[in-house]
Amino acid sequence: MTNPLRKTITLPAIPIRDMVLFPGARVPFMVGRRASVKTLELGIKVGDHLLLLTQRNPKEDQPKQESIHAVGTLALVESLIPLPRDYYKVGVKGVARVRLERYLDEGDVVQAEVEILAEPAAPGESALQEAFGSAVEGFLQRNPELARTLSLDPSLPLGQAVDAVAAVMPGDVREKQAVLDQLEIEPRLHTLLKLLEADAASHQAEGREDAQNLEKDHKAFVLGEKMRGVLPEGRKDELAQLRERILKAGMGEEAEGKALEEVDRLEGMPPQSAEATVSRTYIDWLLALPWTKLAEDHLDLEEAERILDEDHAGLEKVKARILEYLAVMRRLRDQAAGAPLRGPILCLVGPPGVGKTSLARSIARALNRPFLRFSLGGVRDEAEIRGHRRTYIGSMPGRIISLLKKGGVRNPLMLLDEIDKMGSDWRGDPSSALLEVLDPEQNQTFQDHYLDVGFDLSQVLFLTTANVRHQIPQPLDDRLEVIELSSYTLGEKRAIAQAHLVPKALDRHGMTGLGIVFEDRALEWIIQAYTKEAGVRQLEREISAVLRKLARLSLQADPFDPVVTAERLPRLLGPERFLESPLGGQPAPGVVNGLAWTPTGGDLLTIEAARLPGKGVLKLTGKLGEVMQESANLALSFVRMRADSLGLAPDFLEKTDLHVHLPEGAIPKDGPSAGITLAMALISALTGTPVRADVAMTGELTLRGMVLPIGGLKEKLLAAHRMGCRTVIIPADNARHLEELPEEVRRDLTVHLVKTMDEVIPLALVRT
Ligand SMILES: Nc1ncnc2c1ncn2[C@@H]1O[C@H](COP(=O)(O)OP(=O)(O)OP(=O)(O)O)[C@@H](O)[C@H]1O
Repeated sequence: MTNPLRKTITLPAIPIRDMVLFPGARVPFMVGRRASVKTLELGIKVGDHLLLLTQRNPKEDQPKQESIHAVGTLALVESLIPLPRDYYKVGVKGVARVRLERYLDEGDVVQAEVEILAEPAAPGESALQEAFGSAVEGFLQRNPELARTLSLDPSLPLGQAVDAVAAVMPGDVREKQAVLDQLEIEPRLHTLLKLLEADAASHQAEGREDAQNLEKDHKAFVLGEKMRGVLPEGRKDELAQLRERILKAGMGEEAEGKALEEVDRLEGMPPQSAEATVSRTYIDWLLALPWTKLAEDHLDLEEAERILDEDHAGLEKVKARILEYLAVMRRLRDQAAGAPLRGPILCLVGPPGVGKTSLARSIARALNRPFLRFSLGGVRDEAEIRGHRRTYIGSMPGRIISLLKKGGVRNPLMLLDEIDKMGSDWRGDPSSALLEVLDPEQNQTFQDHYLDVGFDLSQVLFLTTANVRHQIPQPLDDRLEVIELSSYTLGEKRAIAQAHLVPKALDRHGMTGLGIVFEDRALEWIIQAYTKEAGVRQLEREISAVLRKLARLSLQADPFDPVVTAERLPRLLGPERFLESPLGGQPAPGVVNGLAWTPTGGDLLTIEAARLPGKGVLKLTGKLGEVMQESANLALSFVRMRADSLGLAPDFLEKTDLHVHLPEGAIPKDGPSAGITLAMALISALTGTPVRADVAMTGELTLRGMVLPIGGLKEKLLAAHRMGCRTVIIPADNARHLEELPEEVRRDLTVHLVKTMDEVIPLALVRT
């Protein structure tokens, strides 16, 4: 009878010859067997799972199910490095025991069907714990070199602790497999204890032999040398110097103690051994950190204002907020010099390319602090922030400590970029590690897993950026003071280009002396016809592209024309790319312009609706999210309720299907703010009356036909303006947001504020 609770799973499998992987252990190994390489090349990536199954007979090249141990390990692939001659180096971490059900060697690739075995609860008897504890203690005394690799967390359940010891224990494959074979904790422990006893016995015998063969045994050799105080001269000097440097580094008691202890250890190791390299690298890290060095902070507000203005055009409100923030910092510093920097952390929020990073850079310049940038986009692993414990081969400190080393002072400005793009998974939650980094109560003793000693981050000035405010993890958001930056208008972009982007690009291309000028109209044409963005990144690239062409002409064309006009652009940049605006077209029934908000700024979103012969089905295409699908259904119900006043027959749906499509289907769209646009598209399709193509609208619709306010109005209207739209319909309750618009945009736009759908219909439909 099959047990319904048993979980079987089929996964790619790799038979292994001479090792056993334990759950919780991390092991790198080489893969060279043809079938195994093929299995890997099936598309296995870092983050995927594999099965590692140990062979009974390592000599067999193509093992069968009978020649494979029945208990294997589910492993997570942590690294996958192709090597020359079709070899791979794979780093895995054991996840769970599995029982082999079926081994499926299909010639080329190998898979196995296995049952995943859940780890049983640990028995509560303390006698077992004690026996285990003292056996491990003896084991570590006999094998001190393993003490580093095996750091047993006291909170680790007994079964996992047994696995951890078995993983590092010297021993042959059969012995280790015997431990893996035991799912139940007690027999597992007994199997291990037996092996540890054997280890103790063999050590005793080895000890006797060692005494007879002193010069052969490396460890004994070094020990002997040490006892006689005859370490080679050069090495003695080196270690003495190292100790001296440690004492001078001002590390603080804890770190100094650790570093000196490590030098003692290093002394007992053969200088060329891997262990000595690990030890030396650790000491070097401690020595390289800026424990005491401070950048001389000059917090002169006038100077800061001058630098912010020098580096950035416009952004008046943003700069003012930054200066206020710096003023508060100055006050705090005057009150208590050297005290931890308290107060909220500044967060610059806005679409890409609007100058968030470059503002942070200017602040660093104004404060005379080194600028360090840590991009958090895509960071899912806490270890990227805090590092890996030293037990892990190739481990390193996390990014915070690595950056501090690079900055060389204890008080740099560190920009934590894109904090809204962090993920979290089983490897830990990076946002909680980040909270600790930012919290003045905790960051005086920030613990990096690799360093294993506290480092004081309280003098670091942290700044953060994000594209989307509501995607910032809530506890982080609570600590932030948000400054919003919005998309630039055409005029702002042109001014930024004239004042900053063009001079910077001329300088970068070595073309300052050639008298090159971009006419205003040329810059505007680049912005309108060659870029589509909230910020100025693409614009910066297009300007560089023009300069590359001009660099060549300056050497080849005679006479050389240094003036860039709009008319020359097609020759310099190729055909215009973004000329087709949905606004320019002929009005057609069912086609309506909506306004959308995206993390990269606002956008114009055309909605198309069509009526087809059918049976009253509403079909939606174009990757609409759940809320938007609900809006579409609601819009249809509204139209049905108003059928009479719209001049539709009561049974108009009986023989009609409706299809609503949002073009650019690859981009997911969601939210309730397209309500009135969807309703207008349906009304227009059903009545056959076109909607004005020069009008764009946004607003949430209720079943009774009320229009509710929406979010992101400023970005939406900036986008409408950018695309040449001059008439917009928006919810009356959003009126107060109009004040946030730059004067240049407000002046150009005719804004209709509406409370009900009944007001929208006459404004939108083309009058006949
Ligand atoms: N107001 C401005 N004045 C001068 N230069 C600007 C201005 N805004 C942006 N820039 C320039 O535009 C470029 C892009 O800006 P930056 O990299 O700071 O954008 P960002 O907002 O940090 O984008 P992302 O979110 O993608 O990191 C930089 O070269 C920057 O100097």
